Amino acid sequence: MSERENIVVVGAGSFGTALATVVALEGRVPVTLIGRDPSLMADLRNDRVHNAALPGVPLPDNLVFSAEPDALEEASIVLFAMPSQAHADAARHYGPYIRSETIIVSCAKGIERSSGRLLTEVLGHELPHHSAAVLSGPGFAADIARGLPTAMAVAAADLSIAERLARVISGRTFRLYASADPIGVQLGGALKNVLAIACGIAEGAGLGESARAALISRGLAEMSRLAEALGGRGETIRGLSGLGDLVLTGTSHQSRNLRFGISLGQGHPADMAGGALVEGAFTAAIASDLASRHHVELPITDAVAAIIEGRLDVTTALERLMSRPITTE
Ligand SMILES: NC(=O)C1=CN([C@@H]2O[C@H](COP(=O)(O)OP(=O)(O)OC[C@H]3O[C@@H](n4cnc5c(N)ncnc54)[C@H](OP(=O)(O)O)[C@@H]3O)[C@@H](O)[C@H]2O)C=CC1
Ligand SMILES: O=C(CO)COP(=O)(O)O
Repeated sequence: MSERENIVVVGAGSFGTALATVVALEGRVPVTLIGRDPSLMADLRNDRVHNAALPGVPLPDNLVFSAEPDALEEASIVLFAMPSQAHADAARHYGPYIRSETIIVSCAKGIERSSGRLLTEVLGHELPHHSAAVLSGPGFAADIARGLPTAMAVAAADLSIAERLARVISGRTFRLYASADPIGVQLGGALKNVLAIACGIAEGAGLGESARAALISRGLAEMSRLAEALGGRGETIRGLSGLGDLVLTGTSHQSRNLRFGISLGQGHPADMAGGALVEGAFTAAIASDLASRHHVELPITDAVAAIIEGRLDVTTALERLMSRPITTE
């Protein structure tokens, strides 16, 4: 590994803090975590725990905290760990501090809802002189930060960039697999959130575990269809950032998307404001829209979007899904 690697993580929420922590624990590469709130960053520096994002997880002594963007000037790799819908603003705000040879990695799982752009497209548009990559796959921030074994994918159009990122960021407990399919990896991460909401709806409505297995399998088919229509690979969707993450978040109550779905399935209206970040609530409608633009059928995703928007109730959604024409698998 080059002596000059230097990682800056932007976004001091759960995932940003976990990524910064797991890399710092390896001790091979200097790591700085940048957050927007100076008083939070001062507390993290002093207390070495982030009670809001990762309660009870000690933060390593060699992890540097800052509210100033200047640290970006030293970075060889920048990890963007903020919500998908904040990527364009963050790129405009932090971009001027980032050297052109620095790789920018989106660690978010979503699609820009105002435009339908994938996050590497957003970064490519805002920061055209940088290589953009994406990190996605099954891993809860708390598990990663606690050093529980986790595997994810990192993708860039240039495989050698993805391989470099995998080598620099991976460690004893956090293992990255390199991919040259950033479209597939991003869509796997974004779409599985919508399907995790579907699994939650089924759970909340008491539809049973067989229904969940059906949603996971047919959801995987939806993810593959849209990924292929947008230029990604079906085999990517059957990997970590697709099947792997759908199994994790479609079955674990640690998932915010699953919990949001449970609440919908219990009959509560969608609460999009405040509270925990539920990326799939923003992705559902734009994924449904992208699918119709590309003449791809996503019946489960369409139903989730309609339930979130209050256009469809769970009983009618289920009737519609079950009465679709009988077809081959
Ligand atoms: N949590 C997890 O287990 C995992 C999350 N992810 C993905 O990571 C992304 C972030 O999720 P997560 O960390 O959980 O969310 P959190 O809500 O915990 O944190 C989001 C962070 O982003 C910051 N932020 C918001 N807008 C901006 C901006 N314009 N510029 C800089 N920072 C900004 C927030 O800062 P402030 O507090 O100042 O608003 C906050 O610190 C999501 O796309 C999620 O799907 C991926 C894998 C695992
Ligand atoms: O993506 C995640 C784990 O891989 C986190 O899932 P939630 O955003 O649903 O909590």
